[in-house]
Amino acid sequence: MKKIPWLFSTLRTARQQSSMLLALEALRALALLAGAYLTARWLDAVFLRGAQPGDTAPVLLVLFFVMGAAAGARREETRLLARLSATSRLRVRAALHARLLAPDAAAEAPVLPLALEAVDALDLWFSRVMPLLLSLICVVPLTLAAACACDPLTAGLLLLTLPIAPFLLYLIGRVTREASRMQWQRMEALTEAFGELLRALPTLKLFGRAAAQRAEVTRLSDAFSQAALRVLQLAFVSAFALELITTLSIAIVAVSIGLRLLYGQIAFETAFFLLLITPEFFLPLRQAGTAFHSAMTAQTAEASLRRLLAPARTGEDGGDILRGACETHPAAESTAEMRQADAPASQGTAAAPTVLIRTLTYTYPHHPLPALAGRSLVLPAGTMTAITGPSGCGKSTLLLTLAGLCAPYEGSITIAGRELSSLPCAARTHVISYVPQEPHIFSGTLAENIALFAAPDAHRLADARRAAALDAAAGVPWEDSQQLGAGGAGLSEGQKKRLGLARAFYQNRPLVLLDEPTATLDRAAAARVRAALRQYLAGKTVLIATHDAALLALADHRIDWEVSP
Ligand SMILES: Nc1ncnc2c1ncn2[C@@H]1O[C@H](COP(=O)(O)OP(=O)(O)OP(=O)(O)O)[C@@H](O)[C@H]1O
Repeated sequence: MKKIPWLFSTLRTARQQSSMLLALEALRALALLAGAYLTARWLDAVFLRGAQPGDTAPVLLVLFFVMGAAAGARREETRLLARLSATSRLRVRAALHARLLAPDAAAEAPVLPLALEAVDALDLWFSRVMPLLLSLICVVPLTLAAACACDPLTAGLLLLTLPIAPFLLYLIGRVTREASRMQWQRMEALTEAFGELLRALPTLKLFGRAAAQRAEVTRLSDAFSQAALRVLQLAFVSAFALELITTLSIAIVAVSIGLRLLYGQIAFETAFFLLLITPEFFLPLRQAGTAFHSAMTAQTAEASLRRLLAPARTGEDGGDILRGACETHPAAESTAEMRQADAPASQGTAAAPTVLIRTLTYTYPHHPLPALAGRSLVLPAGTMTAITGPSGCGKSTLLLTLAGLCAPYEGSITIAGRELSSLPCAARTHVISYVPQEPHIFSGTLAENIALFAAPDAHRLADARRAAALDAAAGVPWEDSQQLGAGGAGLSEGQKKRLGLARAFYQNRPLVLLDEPTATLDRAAAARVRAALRQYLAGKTVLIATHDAALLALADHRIDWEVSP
């Protein structure tokens, strides 16, 4: 995204609609002027010249059409602006979506609510700021020109009072910008803290620290309320000041016209016409206060979006909001699992790759010691390798790195001769299936959870369920349409684990990474899963992190790791 306001970049790309908007506003301005002229003329004819109602009927009819044209133009403008707003916000949402699915964006899911809020704030450009800009471009100069043609003195007064409002706005803007920035900053802090609290709640409960976190969220919430209140106060004061200034300006013009009318220096028809168009001239200036605050909010929201869309690892533009791209937590894995759904299963028939891992080193952010320190190993094509070792030696980290969820790392990983980091996200998801220790379960049906919301294939689904011991024979009598709760509510640990495996069987990819696939399973289910792994993953390159002796015995290769030095 370039750093010009969203509104202008949208208008630049949608030239046709922009020209249409200008034309409609010019039509509306002309209709307003014509309406004022006809009204003044009609009043003059009826009250001063004593015309019969029948004589003035044509004027009234034209007036009716002219006012209809003005209203129609306004309605069409609103419709066009709403369409432009929707299209541009859709584009931002698509960009955000792509950003959240990017390989280094795994930890950004918690800022999603903020992103949604910020995207909606962009609508202010179109609903508040743009109508004002259009009026400033068309209504103000045309009204001024009409006033100049009728009465140069009134035009002079209008011109004289015109700069007061922008000057006032400039003064207000200096204070408001900071307040608006503060409001968004506090909202970001609150959203992040709230997300963090939700993720950490089980741990906090276990350690009796939930109350302390609640106090912190309350503090942040209060800070946000105060910042929001400050912005509202400023908006109120500036709107009041602008109302006052414009009302005084209208009064000055009206008094000058009234006095001259009294002394017969101006015709009634002209005087009334000028009185009708003067409020139209000042209307955009009166609305400028609200529009100005909307522009500030939209601009600050834009800054937040720019930061969200900036590459996380560069830390560019406030990388503090985007947490380390390498941190892993369930949201990261669920994003990765969703990504896997994008690739068609037919890709699974691709040749199993050889994987070469050389001097792989990875350190978690804010962690003093590397989780992987110079590890090297080979996964020969089409074979099953099982890796074991004491807890904390880095097995899960190795799988996460291979799945592309831990980056950047030192050393190299090549899959079928290509460096992992050079593989585009889409190519990776065609090749790799990854089942974490705790697969993320989405709120949806069993079929949706296995096929990860891709259109499910009934045969493959039945095979995957059977292989993962998720069928009636294994005591799971559910239909594919069985509804599952978010996070796996209502499922046992073993069932969640088997659902994760069913995904890998369903995906049928050539490189399969499994983290403790038989842990938490009872003996019978573990035996079924072991047999299925041999049967369904035959010919694929498989890496399994496990402590299960029977599974280790089943593998073609076994690697024993010690804790990283
Ligand atoms: N998200 C994380 N943030 C910081 N450090 C982490 C994180 N995950 C793991 N670690 C650290 O990295 C090291 C390796 O952890 P890892 O989970 O890879 O070990 P493991 O061999 O899979 O253990 P287990 O057998 O218990 O699953 C450990 O010292 C652990 O404390």
